[in-house]
Amino acid sequence: MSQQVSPPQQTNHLPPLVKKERESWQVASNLFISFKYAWTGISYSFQTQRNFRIHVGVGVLAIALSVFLHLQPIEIAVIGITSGLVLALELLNTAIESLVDLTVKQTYHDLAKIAKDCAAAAVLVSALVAVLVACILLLPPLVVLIMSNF
Ligand SMILES: Nc1ncnc2c1ncn2[C@@H]1O[C@H](COP(=O)(O)OP(=O)(O)OP(=O)(O)O)[C@@H](O)[C@H]1O
Repeated sequence: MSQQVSPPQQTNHLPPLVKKERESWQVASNLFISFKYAWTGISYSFQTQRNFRIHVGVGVLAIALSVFLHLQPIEIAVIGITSGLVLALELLNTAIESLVDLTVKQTYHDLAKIAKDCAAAAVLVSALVAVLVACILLLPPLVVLIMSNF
């Protein structure tokens, strides 16, 4: 006895309603608009996330100090990369927090907690590595500079 199998639903075409909503968004039509959206994300995080402001401040300070102490270009690059990684993960953390809040609203959910805690942990790990790298590269010349002035 043969069974009738219903054809699979087409998922590659959005229904008209969704398509209409999609059209109402401003889809980036060129590179400049894409940068504008990315800048909006940075600006939003800077205005709303205290930790992001702290990380920007510390990162700028670390790079300025490494230039002031005449570190090797490769050392300045390493400090720049580690600082940039912290900022990038902080932005992703903000994105994940927003998505979780959008999904579960104000309700408590164990998976929401795991998502937010893991995102925050990623920032923490990168920040600890950045501090370690900064200590290794900045402390020796800083100590030499301080000792030479006494
Ligand atoms: N919907 C939820 N369900 C369960 N736990 C949640 C939920 N929302 C937040 N939490 C818990 O509260 C913590 C803080 O969440 P919140 O959204 O306030 O982030 P935040 O304080 O802005 O974090 P960050 O300092 O990283 O920006 C989360 O790490 C998580 O443990």
